[in-house]
Amino acid sequence: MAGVAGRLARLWCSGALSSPLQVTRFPALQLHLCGPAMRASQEDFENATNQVKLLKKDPGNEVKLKLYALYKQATEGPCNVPKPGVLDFINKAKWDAWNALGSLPKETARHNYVDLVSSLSASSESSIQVTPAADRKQPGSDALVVTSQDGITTITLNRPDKKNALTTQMYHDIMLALEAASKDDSAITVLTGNGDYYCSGNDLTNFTDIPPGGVEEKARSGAVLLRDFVDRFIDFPKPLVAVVNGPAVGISVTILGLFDIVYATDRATFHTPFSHLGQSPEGCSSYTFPKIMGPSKATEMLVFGKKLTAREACTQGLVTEVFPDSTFQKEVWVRLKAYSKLPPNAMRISKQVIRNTEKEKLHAINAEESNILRERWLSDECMNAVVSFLSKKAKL
Ligand SMILES: CCCC/C=C/CC(=O)SCCNC(=O)CCNC(=O)[C@H](O)C(C)(C)COP(=O)(O)OP(=O)(O)OC[C@H]1O[C@@H](n2cnc3c(N)ncnc32)[C@H](O)[C@@H]1OP(=O)(O)O
Repeated sequence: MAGVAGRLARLWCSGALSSPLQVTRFPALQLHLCGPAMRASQEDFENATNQVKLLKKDPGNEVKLKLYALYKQATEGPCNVPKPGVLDFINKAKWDAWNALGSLPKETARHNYVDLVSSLSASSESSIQVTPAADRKQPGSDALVVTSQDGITTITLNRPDKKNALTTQMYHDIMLALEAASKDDSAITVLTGNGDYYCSGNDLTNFTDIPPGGVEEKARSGAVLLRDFVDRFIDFPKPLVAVVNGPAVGISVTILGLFDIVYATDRATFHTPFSHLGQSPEGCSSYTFPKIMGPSKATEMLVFGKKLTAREACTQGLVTEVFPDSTFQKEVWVRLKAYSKLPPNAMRISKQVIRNTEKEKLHAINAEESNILRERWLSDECMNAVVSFLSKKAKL
């Protein structure tokens, strides 16, 4: 084990692996994206700040500076902070852009910001409509976008360039988002992905961020995180819907057994290559999959890593309904908007009636699966698979 851990460390030091730190897509936008919560009367403006995060193309530095300046002017008024030093290039460029707006009124800046974002959104062909609740707090990074509209809270995985692989930060943010969604006034909660993938599962670079306690500590904290994460899905009180917009891998597939409805595009695939990765099933799939599809079909997926098409997954009961990719978004959202108008308390209580008898069992299974995985993560089989992927030698 120490040998493989050492190889991992050497590979890391050699720079062959990518950084374990969260990579944000448009770093220059960070300042304004993390701005304070807006009032309801500024809804268009708040929508625009969220739409910026879903742009598929980097708009370039000039536009980012314009956005930054308009945001600052709209929220803080004219620039009256000290000018950064000449060597502080980035902050000076931002200051110059903001200062150039002079005494432009806040309302005009807000209007110009919304106009600019809508022109960028139109050209970036974003297919996601965003209207967040006025008082919703956004999670700590751009990799997750939470919106609320028409009685539906939507949690969107937003790392399309990494196929929406889940970083440690994203697990935490999803937990926070679920917690908030369980208490907000929406009737239904949706999990979906931005881009061509739904989710490629656990971000394998999570394994490279080794704490001072070493790989054992890393495995221990990973197991705690996994258990907490899956517990939130087991306990989620409202109808929970997966809108599977593309291929799904690993934990994004296993937790589907804890969703109430799974809608998939016909482009989606469902893949749990745990043996290939030296790992074992999580997300309560060791219980839900045999129950949903029978033990032998579950074994094909969870032990032999058989990848299912959307239609196969539907036949086996993991997916509720498959839609043609060309009409997927339209059909699914029309359907969900209609469902969200049903009486929310009745839906919540009916879900409890269906799910509550199993809760205790699911929590026990989750604890057991997390413990087993903690051991697996320390195995040579797992470490070799991770090293292989990170050194670009292997893909699924
Ligand atoms: C704490 C809780 C732990 C819970 C444990 C859960 C277990 C699991 O989820 S196991 C599943 C883990 N996932 C994988 O093994 C998938 C690995 N990815 C791939 O095999 C391929 O990337 C792909 C088949 C998903 C897509 O292949 P494709 O050729 O279309 O695209 P790529 O060029 O490979 O990907 C683009 C970009 O994204 C990076 N990436 C994709 N998936 C992951 C991932 N899971 N972890 C880290 N990075 C990922 C990929 O490296 C590329 O990055 P670069 O552009 O920088 O090369």
